[in-house]
Amino acid sequence: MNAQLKPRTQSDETLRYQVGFGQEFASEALPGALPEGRNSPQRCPYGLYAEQISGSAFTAPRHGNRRSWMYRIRPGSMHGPFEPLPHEAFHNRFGETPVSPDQLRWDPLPLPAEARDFVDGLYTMAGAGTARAQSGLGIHLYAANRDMHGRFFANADAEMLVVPQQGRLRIATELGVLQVEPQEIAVIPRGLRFRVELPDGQARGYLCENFGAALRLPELGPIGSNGLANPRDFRTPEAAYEDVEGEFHLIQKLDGALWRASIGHSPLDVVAWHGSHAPYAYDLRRFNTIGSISFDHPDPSIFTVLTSPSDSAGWANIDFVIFPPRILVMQDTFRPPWFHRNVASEFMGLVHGAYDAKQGGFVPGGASLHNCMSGHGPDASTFEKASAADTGKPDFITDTMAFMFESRWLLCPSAQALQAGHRQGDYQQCWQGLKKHFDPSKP
Ligand SMILES: O=C(O)Cc1cc(O)ccc1O
Ligand SMILES: [Fe+2]
Repeated sequence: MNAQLKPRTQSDETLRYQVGFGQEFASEALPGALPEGRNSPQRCPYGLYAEQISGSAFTAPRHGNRRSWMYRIRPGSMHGPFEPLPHEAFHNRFGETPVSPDQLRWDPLPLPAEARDFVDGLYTMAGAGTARAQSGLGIHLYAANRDMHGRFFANADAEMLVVPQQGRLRIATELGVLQVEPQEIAVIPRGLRFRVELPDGQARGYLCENFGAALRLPELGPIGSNGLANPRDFRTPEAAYEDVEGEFHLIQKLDGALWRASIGHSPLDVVAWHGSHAPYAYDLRRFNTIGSISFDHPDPSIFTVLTSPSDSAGWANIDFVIFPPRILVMQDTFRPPWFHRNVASEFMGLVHGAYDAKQGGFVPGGASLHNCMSGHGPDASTFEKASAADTGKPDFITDTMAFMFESRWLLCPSAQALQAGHRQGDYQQCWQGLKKHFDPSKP
């Protein structure tokens, strides 16, 4: 075979990416595999099958329209019948009981003692809405210690935002291979088939299932044409396929449950593709953080990386917000997050370092949940320290990466998260030491 015709396979170690966000990508792993001038020729090059995957309504406005054309060895319909695949810890049962207003916090999910791949290792923490209503989100943790062997997964319920906290993930998808490490994220579009491998042998992190409109970059308004997450920093894989036969399983999530079918070949057999319904990775360290250079602490919406809008303007189904390293220069200002009660609900995680509103207790791999109108903010020691700090000098907040899945919807914690051994029963204590400073004689 001539060198130029060397096919790019899934096992190719060199990861190749296209750059940009939400645009029309095009890639072929064999020269000439992408049909020209039409999507569905009578016969496709190399004897491939053409198949379209759509992630938005056909008639969705152009800016939110997502679909891709795949040119593949076998069509996606070739597999056996599905049967239920039980999973004790991963589900979408949200809203079965009233949600308590308590502030909640957890230590990291322990790494598993027994063999668990990415799908086995999923653990539901909280969520809202349903995939049936195409609205809401599921919030999960994962802790895994083996590759998915002969198993492929697709989530028909949701787009998946993966936030690794420990260990890299190699995500081999129908549209090519993505690799992400802690402080990076991966987004896998609804319905796309993939397999997760763990180059470091074990991995832990967070997963947000988005049942609603696909994540997009927030509007920049008066910020202008640059800033926050810049489109050119997003990476989408080049086509890479595998031509492998065997006795495999295709796992599909639909209607909040897992289903399993046998499949006689790898479904990662797409030789060429073009379109906008595609996976992507982003390095959170590339975020161009913008904040106050005068006084006061802006709302955290200034740190939005990606947003899934709901049907009401500005009321997001999900905002994915980060708290990256930054320099605080606001003068005569209480610099950490203020005390607050929000209509939105906030699930936070920590990838790395320490979070500036909490001096202790919120550790990498841990999580907190502050639901609609639950009071929270800096812990007692952070408050005392920041109230006495010299705001004439900048504060260099380094070596940190916290994040928030924020939603307009009330986030219902799962029963297992409420009862978990890694839940911190004493979380509310962090505010009990706040002193009364009020003195009516001292304005
Ligand atoms: O609760 C938090 O720590 C997240 C948060 C940060 C901030 O700077 C302002 C509001 C907010 O909810
Ligand atoms: Fe908050």
